[in-house]
Amino acid sequence: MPKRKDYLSWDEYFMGVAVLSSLRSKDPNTQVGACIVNTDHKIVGVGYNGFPIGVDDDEIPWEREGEWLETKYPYVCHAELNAILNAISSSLKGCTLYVGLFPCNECAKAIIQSGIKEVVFLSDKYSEADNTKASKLMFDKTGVAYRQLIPQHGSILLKLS
Ligand SMILES: Nc1ccn([C@H]2C[C@H](O)[C@@H](COP(=O)(O)O)O2)c(=O)n1
Ligand SMILES: [Zn+2]
Repeated sequence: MPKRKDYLSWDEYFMGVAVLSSLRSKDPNTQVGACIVNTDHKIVGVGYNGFPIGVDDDEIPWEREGEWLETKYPYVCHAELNAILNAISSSLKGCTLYVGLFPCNECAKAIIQSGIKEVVFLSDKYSEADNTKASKLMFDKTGVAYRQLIPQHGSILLKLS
């Protein structure tokens, strides 16, 4: 029998894991997932955007606007940072990060400091924001490569039963 031709590429597989992880997010507006992969194509960390452990999801609002302290922004831990903090490996040197949305400047700093060498993203919907511009400047200066994934498969069906 000939082998399957329609199998997922590595890029789609790891981005698929990032997108699946994003489904755990309770953010009503933007759900982001991230997946860190080492040079042996092994997943070493995953994460999604959510409040820190112990911060009650039901007490903090998911608002985008209003008094800063009453929005989600000061509290939410981004997918990339969670993936780094959740990593099973003590070193992320040379790893690739797959993420649904281009990293903000705070996550960019953590990505650089952890030794991740490549960022593969799906959406760059905040490309005009200063924090995205700062991320790109830092990645350019530190040699962290970044590229947008244009998937071959627009959707992946997961049958759970
Ligand atoms: N690269 C990113 C960018 C954003 N996030 C999180 C932070 C928020 O929970 C949400 C963005 O919310 P919005 O301003 O679009 O309502 O996504 C992230 O995890 N990683
Ligand atoms: Zn971030």
